[in-house]
Amino acid sequence: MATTTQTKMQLPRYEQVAESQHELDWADLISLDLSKFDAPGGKQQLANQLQEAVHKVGFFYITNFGLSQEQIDEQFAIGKELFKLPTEEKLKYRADLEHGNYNGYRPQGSIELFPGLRDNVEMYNVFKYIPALERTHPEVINEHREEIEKFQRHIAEDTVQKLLVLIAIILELPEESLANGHKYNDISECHLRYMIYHARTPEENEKYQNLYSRGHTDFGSLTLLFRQPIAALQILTADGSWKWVKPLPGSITVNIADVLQFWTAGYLKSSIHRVVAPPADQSSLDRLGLLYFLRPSHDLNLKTVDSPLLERLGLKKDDDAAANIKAGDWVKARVKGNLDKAVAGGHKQKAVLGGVSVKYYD
Ligand SMILES: O=C(O)CCC(=O)C(=O)O
Ligand SMILES: [Fe+2]
Repeated sequence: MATTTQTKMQLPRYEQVAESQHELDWADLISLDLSKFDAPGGKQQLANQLQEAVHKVGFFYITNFGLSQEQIDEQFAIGKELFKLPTEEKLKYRADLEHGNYNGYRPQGSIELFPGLRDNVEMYNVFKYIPALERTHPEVINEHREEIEKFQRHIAEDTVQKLLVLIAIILELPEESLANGHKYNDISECHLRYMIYHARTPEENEKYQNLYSRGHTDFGSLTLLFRQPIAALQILTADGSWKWVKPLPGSITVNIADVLQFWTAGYLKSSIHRVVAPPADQSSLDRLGLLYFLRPSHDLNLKTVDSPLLERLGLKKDDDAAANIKAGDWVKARVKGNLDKAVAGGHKQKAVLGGVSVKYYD
């Protein structure tokens, strides 16, 4: 009897595109060198450097996070291959979005940006490889499961654990207190996301007012965006202006998301950001993205934590509207809410759960 050996498909090497030559109005963001974390006094020094950024801006860069550009490009190569699959094939893995579940594929056009105008984004979310969250995936994901899991675990068990320790130091909490709510083996909606924004024609861009993805905050604890040389991400700054986020070589862009804002009664800033059409020299390129979304364990609630810093600042409230909301339910409600129809003039505020709302900037 003939035996067949399964050979893994070798993916073409992923080449990152050239950076834009346009001088854009870049946001001024700090960069944390994580190689200092284990040096004597390093954690405290990094926490000092981070404090203002997480309180006032909500976005920052990290460098020396322990993944090589080659490992990152391998993930981009997987994403590129995945989105080449025929739509019918990808739809077999559609996430159950209507029930707030992001595990799997979200097809292009799922989101209405303006009445009658739908988005140009496809995404594929790979949740953690733990039995409760396993689902079927296309062959290209299954074939690279080992690398994907290794990549996820490095982010979850090393990179974000360090960031959560730094944030705990800022809040004057025991160092592991936030990290303990974010363990790889616990049930949560954490995921690695491959994402592609399909380029639009200049005429389409005009019709869409150059918007690829409306202004929003992220739903979980932290978001990590692997370097994306196509400029398109913008953040809303304190003075009300939108600034571009520069793709800094060798970095991950990190932003604070809703749950950390709840836990700190707003001290940590879940910043509004959006994605717009890239500048002229990149506007005809499809924009492939690679992101890690960190969410806390599903059953944790959103109550403000007992932080001496927050006490001193008088931020702890008696009427904590979010105290009875579970983190997992919050995330699910926001995933579902994304499917709401657009309204003329744009959403400004939307109720999510338990009387708590979020702001939108369309
Ligand atoms: O693609 C990006 O640069 C940002 C994407 C984003 O904000 C999101 O998916 O939440
Ligand atoms: Fe986002």
